[in-house]
Parts: sequence; C-alpha cells; structure tokens
Amino acid sequence: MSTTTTQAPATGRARRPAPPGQAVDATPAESTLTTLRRGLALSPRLRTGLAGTLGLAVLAMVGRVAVPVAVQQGIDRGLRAPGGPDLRVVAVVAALTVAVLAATTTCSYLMLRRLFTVSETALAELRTRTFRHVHDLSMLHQQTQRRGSLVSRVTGDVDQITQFLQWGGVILLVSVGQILVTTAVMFVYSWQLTLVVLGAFVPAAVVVWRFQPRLATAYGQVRERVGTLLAAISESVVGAEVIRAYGVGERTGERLDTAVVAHRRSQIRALTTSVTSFSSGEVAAGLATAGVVVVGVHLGVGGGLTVGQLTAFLFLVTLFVQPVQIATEVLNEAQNAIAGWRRVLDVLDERPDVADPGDDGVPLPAGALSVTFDRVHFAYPGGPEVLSAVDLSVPARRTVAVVGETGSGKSTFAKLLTRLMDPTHGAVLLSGVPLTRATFASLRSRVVLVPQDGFLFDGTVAANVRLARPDAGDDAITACFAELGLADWVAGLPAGLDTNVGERGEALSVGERQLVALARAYLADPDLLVLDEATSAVDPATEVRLQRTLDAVTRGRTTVTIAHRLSTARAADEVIVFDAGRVAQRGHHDDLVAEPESVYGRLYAAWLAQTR
Ligand SMILES: Nc1ncnc2c1ncn2[C@@H]1O[C@H](COP(=O)(O)OP(=O)(O)OP(=O)(O)O)[C@@H](O)[C@H]1O
Repeated sequence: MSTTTTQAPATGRARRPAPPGQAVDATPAESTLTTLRRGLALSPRLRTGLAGTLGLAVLAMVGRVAVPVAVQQGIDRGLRAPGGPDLRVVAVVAALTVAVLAATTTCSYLMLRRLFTVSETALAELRTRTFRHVHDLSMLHQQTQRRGSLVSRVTGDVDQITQFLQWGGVILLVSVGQILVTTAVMFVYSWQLTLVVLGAFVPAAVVVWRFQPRLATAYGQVRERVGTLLAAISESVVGAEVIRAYGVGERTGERLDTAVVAHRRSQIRALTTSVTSFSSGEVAAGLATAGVVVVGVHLGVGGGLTVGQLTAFLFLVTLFVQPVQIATEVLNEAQNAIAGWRRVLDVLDERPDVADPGDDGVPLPAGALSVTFDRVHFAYPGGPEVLSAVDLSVPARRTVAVVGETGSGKSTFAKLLTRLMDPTHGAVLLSGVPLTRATFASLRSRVVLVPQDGFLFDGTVAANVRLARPDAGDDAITACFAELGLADWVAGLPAGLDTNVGERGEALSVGERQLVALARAYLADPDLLVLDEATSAVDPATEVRLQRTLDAVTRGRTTVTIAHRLSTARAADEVIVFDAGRVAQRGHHDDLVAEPESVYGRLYAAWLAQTR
C-alpha cells in the first residue's frame, strides 16, 4: 500500500503542483498577468472595494485639473473679458477652485486610507498563510540550504508586494486617474492637440510593453538571488561557532561575497533594463510638449484656440506627461513585486509532505498505543532507500530501545513513527490505525517526540513546559517537576520556574535542556513517547538525574527510545537493532549479547570498551 500524500495544491488552481521534495527555486516562466490573476485569486481581499478606491482616485484627480481650468476661465472670462477685466469673475473662479480642492483632498485621504487598510490586511494574511505552509512542508523541504530561500519568501518577497501595493499601487492609481481626467479635459479644449499628445506616446508605449518580459526575467533573478544571499547569511550566523572553531571564516566569507556579487549584478541588470524603458517616456514627454507648442500656435493663429485655452493646455500637457512617466517607472517596479509574488505563490503550490486527513480522518483509540510497521520502505527525495522492508510490531506499554550504527536509519524510523514523514511504500499503524488516517489533532496530542537537542524557545522554564498543555498553571508545572524528582533542581535555578532559558535554551546546559524537554513531554501525558537520546556527554550527576527522570516519564506508556547509551538498551523490555536500513535483530539485551559476532554483540563490545 502506498501512503504517499496526494493533497490538492494550496491555491486550488489548475497548474500542476511540484511533487514533495522538488526544489521550489525552479520558478517556471509565467506571464505577469497570470501571476496577478493567481495572486488576486489567493488574496481576494485585495479586490475589496477596488471600484470605490478607483472612483476616489479619479475624484482626487479632478482637483489637479481644476487649476488649469480655473486659469483658463480666469484669463478668458475675467482678465480678458470682452468688456474689460472683471475681477468678480476671477474671485468666483478662485473660490470655486478652493472648494473643489478641499473636496478632492478629502477624496485623496479616503482613497489612501482604504488602500493601506486593504493591502496591509490582505498581505498580513498572505504572510501568515505562507509561513504556516512553509511550516507544513517541514522535514523534507526545510533542508538547510533552502531555509534562507524559504525565509526570503515570507519576509522579503511579501515585503516587496506590500511596498508595491502601498506606494506603487497608490501612485499607479493616482496616475491612471490623472491621465483619464486630464485626457478628457484636453479633449474638451482641443481634440487636435490631444491627438498630438497621445500620438507622441505611442512609440513609448510600444517600448514599455516590449520591455516587460525582459524586466520580468531580470527581477525574477533578483528575487532568487535575495533568497541565495539570505541562505548564505543564515548559514554563517547559525554555524558561527563551527566557523570560528575551524578557522574557516574566509571560505564562508567567500560564499557570502559570491552571493552579494551575484545579487548586485542581477540588481544592476534589472535597473539598467528599467532605465531604458523609462527613458522612452522622457523622449515622448519632450515630443508631446514640442508638438503642442507648434500645433497649438498654428491653431491659435487660425483663431481655433484662445490664449487662455493654449495656456491651460500646456498646463494639462504637464499634468498628463508627469503621471505617464511615473506610471512607466511604477510598472518597472511592479515587475520586482510580481517576481516576489510568483515565488510566494510557488511555495504555496507545493504539496505538504504530510497532510492532515481532516474530516476523513479518525482519532487514535484511547489508551496506550501499539506500533506496527507493515513492510515499510523509505527513501529521501532523489536519494537511495534508507529503510527497506521494515516489518515489526511493538505491543502497548512496552519499552523498546532502537540501536544501530550511525546512519543505519534510527532517526528516519522515529520520524516515520511520529508521522513527520510518510513511507515511500508500506504503512505505519498505531493500535491498528494507519497514521495517514489518524487526525493531526489526535496524533499530535497522543504521540510525542523528544528530539535529541530538546529544543527550547526563548522564554522561561515554565513557558517551555507549558507548550505541552497551554492551560497548565504554575502549580501543575511545579507538581510535574516534583513527580519527576526534579523539584530540587528547579529550586536551584536562579529564578526557579521563571528562569529565562535564552534563545534555543542556550542559557541552560545540554543535560538541563533535556530535563526541561522531558518535563514538557511528561506534562503532555502521551500514549506513545518517542525519545531520541542525547549523544552529548553530560556530567555523571546529570546523567543519573536524567535516567531517573526518564524512568518516571516512560512509566505506564509505550516508549520507543533511539538509544545511544547501551545502558538504556539494557534496561528496555526489548531491543531492535537496525543495520543499513533493515531490522537485523530484535530481542532482550541479555539474549542479544549472547551472540558476540552479531551486530548488537559488536556494538555492545565497542560501547563497553569506550565506557571503561
Ligand atoms: N534529510 C535527509 N536527506 C537525505 N538523506 C538523509 C536525510 N536524513 C538522513 N539521511 C540519510 O538517511 C540515512 C539514515 O539516516 P538516519 O538519520 O536515519 O540514521 P541514524 O541511524 O539515526 O544515524 P545517527 O545515529 O547518526 O543519528 C543516512 O544514510 C543519511 O545520510
């Protein structure tokens, strides 16, 4: 039976999702419009009240056009009135202009407020959704070299969309409004001059249009390089200790330098392309103004245009040219945002490695859980098989130790057992329920994995333990430490339960971190506990304390321990020995050591020699 997950793509659109484990950096070529359509479909809130916002943008623009119209009316009907200058008309025109400007300023304020609120809300949702999805992709997708790339999608790429929608989007809306209103007023004054202006911009429009695909490619590369740069930075920060210890700062620095240079080059390439496209707008602006002066004077001489109308038209040309140039620039910036959007959408399209069966799922049966591996095979994406035909069962309440040489498949076994990954073939069952059918809510509350490094979050000891049961009060947490025989250890901490453990728990020793992680598992009260024993040496006192705590935590529940210390294997009800991805032996420690030539016999002899 194949248990490979087949969940529909997150965006629910027709494009074929990438299979689990496939690189998300392989951004397929896709047109700007397709990306926009996909993006808007995924964030429908962005379209909320768009017509109203556009309406407000157009109204806001009326204010700007009011000035040239007022100048024309002031000159033709006031200063150059047929019966001599009429200052009353000038005063009325001025008062009306002030009123129109006040009304349009209000429209402009309302438009900006709507735009900011809608875009911030929609993009906050997109960021949260992307983050959750990246989290769901866990195990197979979040491999070190790609973490920077994934992080850049949730941060930089979403920021790029936000910046564009808020500033570029506003400017684009305002510009489009200004172009529309100005064109209409220009037509009223002179359709011939309006055609001259529009004609001057036709070649520029063609250039901008033709440059869009090139810009899309150039900015696509920029966004990808930002991801590579973040990956290089995150690796050098996370691995700072090793880098210093081995004096390999220069080599790591070189990787960073290469990423910085590649980013700079792609950015320059994108900007050069955008400047070429932008310059065509400059040329068109010059042509339009010159054309209006020449044709306007010609029309004026023929009596087809008054001085006031020509003056107003020249104002209007400026009002038309300015937003056209700005819109060209914004369109270029839009390509950067669209490239970011495409990367965010691509990540959302990736199928999670494992998916919650949701309403089709069933809760795990009550009580301690039994474990069955039914001919389980597993291979990491693109790699060889690391677990082959694993067939085993562990009765409920049994304590089992899993041992084997490094790389024999023990951690892979633990990840399959806790459904951090699904087998390539075969099935894992808990009390007869295939894990692929167990609801996440039931699985995550009944099965707990304590990883080797006992990861702690920045916060107090109590807050870290409380992660297992958010409603647990300090009394319950104190009682939990007491039941584990750790009351005196907690009392010895600088601020007891309120002691801060620091980032990743680094203010505590490795052994102490394990104690907190075990208390967390104990409070969760799981029915199946999977422990990855710490390999790092802890001092003898902590080791004794850890062992006592472990005994208390595992009592009465099914426990599978990835055992690095064979003292743990010796104390287990049964030992399962892995060798090159297969179960080589299983039985009680005493029976297994009776065969000194077996895998376990050799492991035990090596361990004894090392501990002596
Ligand atoms: N994320 C991964 N991608 C590709 N291959 C992996 C990955 N994780 C582990 N492997 C490979 O799978 C095999 C089994 O690894 P696993 O971590 O299960 O071994 P292990 O017995 O737990 O080793 P150790 O005792 O050192 O922790 C190894 O050959 C390892 O290289």
